[in-house]
Amino acid sequence: MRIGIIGLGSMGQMLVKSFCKSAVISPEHIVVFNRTRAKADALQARFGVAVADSAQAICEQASLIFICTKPLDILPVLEKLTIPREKHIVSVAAGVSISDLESVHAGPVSKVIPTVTSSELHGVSLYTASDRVSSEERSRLFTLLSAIGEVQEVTETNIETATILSSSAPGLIAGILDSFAQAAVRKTPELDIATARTILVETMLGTALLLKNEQLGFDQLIERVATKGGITEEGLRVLAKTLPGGFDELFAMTESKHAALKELVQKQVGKQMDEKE
Ligand SMILES: NC(=O)C1=CN([C@@H]2O[C@H](COP(=O)(O)OP(=O)(O)OC[C@H]3O[C@@H](n4cnc5c(N)ncnc54)[C@H](O)[C@@H]3O)[C@@H](O)[C@H]2O)C=CC1
Ligand SMILES: O=C(O)[C@@H]1CCC=N1
Repeated sequence: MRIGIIGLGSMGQMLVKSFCKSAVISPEHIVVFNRTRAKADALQARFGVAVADSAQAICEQASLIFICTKPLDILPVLEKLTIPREKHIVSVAAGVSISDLESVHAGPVSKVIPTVTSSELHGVSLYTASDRVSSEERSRLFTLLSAIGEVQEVTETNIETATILSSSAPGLIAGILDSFAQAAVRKTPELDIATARTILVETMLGTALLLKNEQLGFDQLIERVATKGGITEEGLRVLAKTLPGGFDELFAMTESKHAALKELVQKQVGKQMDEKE
């Protein structure tokens, strides 16, 4: 089987690197295309993947095709291609639904929301399939995705909230850590930002491993750390006052952004229907 990747930005490059790193597929079975060719050539030089001259060439050379452009470029790119019916198209875009994809390809389509952390072979790829995907096609896709992290199947109703937890979260967590480190340095300037970063990154890693390997609930870990009447308890009290409202606002705002994006994608679908008539 040959897989194709169209669009080599953050996500397209991550998929190439992660598939190669995990050795789930050999690089010569990966064919890539990007609007700016230099990105494709760089991946070829580093990993030995094949480079196609056009997105159309990808459709001819690969049976499973990841489309990794920005959400508003997904349908316009697919629409211009002649895609053989048997090809399995996988979109990684937020805001583009299974039915949107079905409007531009008559064959199997899937929606996957990957995550940057898969380049470390950890993290969660979210997956939603259309009824057109056979169990064999689904299993081929799962083999690839499970090699670069966990796969979580979710409904389209749940995918937006889950996206925040899986794919936005690495960026959001980095934002939280940055704020945490900066507050530490504001409080104690002698503790420089680089030292604060090192402490936090190692602590995050250890925390994730403890939660995962010992199957601890968040409350159980909190209990282990927060000595009764001790220091951590005070910190947790502050977080309980400030964080819930902040996270509620975060989900409300990201939901609005998803809604605005879906509206723009729907306009593209409508335009394409009008042009067909
Ligand atoms: N960045 C992330 O962590 C995540 C992104 N996504 C989704 O992945 C998609 C891509 O996001 P990023 O990689 O962050 O964006 P990006 O802007 O880094 O990459 C987009 C790439 O597509 C290429 N491109 C644009 N038009 C093209 C065309 N006609 N033919 C071939 N290549 C073309 C661009 O040259 C660029 O390399 C988005 O739809 C986003 O919703 C999903 C989960 C996580
Ligand atoms: O921020 C974004 O729009 C993309 C989708 C999820 C993570 N990154």
